[in-house]
Amino acid sequence: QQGEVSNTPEAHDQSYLCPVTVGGQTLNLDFDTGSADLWVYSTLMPTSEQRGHSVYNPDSSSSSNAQSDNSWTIQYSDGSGASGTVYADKVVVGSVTATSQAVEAATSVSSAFIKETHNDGLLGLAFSSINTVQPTQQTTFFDTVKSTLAKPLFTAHLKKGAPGSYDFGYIDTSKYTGSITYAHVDTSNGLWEFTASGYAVGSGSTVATPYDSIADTGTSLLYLPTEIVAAYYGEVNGAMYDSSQGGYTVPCDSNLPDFVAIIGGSRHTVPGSYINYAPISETSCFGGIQANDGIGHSVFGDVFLKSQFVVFDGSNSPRVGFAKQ
Ligand SMILES: CCOC(=O)c1ccc(CN)cc1
Repeated sequence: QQGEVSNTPEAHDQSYLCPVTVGGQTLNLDFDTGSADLWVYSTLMPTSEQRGHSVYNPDSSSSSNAQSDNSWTIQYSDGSGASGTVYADKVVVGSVTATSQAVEAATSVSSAFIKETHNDGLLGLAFSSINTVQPTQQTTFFDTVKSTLAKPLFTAHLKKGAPGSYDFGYIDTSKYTGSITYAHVDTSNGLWEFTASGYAVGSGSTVATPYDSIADTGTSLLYLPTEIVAAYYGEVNGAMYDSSQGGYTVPCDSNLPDFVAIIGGSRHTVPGSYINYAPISETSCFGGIQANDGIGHSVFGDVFLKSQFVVFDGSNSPRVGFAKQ
């Protein structure tokens, strides 16, 4: 099988949500290549926490089977988290069906999620080795269906301020220009982890320097080594590190330079306008590039990914591919 599902950006392209049917019930989920749990808001949560969300009711699904011995708890790098119990149920993404997918029904969700009222949960697309279900670890939707796909891959086509798509099982050549360049993926941390080989700021010269990175659709910004971030904002008049905001800010009327990442031996350019992320005040805007301090690797999140067509190749030699949209 193969199929396409639309994604729709939240405000500031902070996240991209896709309609998914779980046990015949449609929820809007954040497809996250940085984690490996499919979890959903559910009727098992306090009613007050369900308010404003679509929720999964396992009791009203004719195909749910409780995995009563299993439970899950997840913490994300931004401090948010959730926990709950597990069912097996039918999950449909576009036209791709997992007949018995582990659906992690939340009993508790952190406050940061609750206020994202369009976000009804996450669909993890990292490697199943980091799925949090215990005592019996479960597979991601992609791993569950992979063997039934025409090709063992999915693609991400995220756009700036407009709906895009995720495709499972095929590469739609109408969604990119030029060629796709690939980088080898190291799966030892369960992530789509690769090494970028350099960068350039605007029309500046290319700097050859390797930096360990992940492709993460579930992270909003582009997190890079501190020296690269300093080199970037050093080219922006009025840019500053504002500890009260927890990162670099720029004047909202800045004409920001492009950022070029060298991956797979090719140049991949983020337009400068994408790096003016969101207003903080009348004149100050939060930068879309921030330092990766404390994360342990660089994170190519949506600020970068929405400039690219991205192939997540889950073959026996996993790799990530990037092409210009
Ligand atoms: C603001 C509430 O948090 C999220 O929406 C969220 C948190 C973590 C992840 C996983 N990268 C995705 C969305």
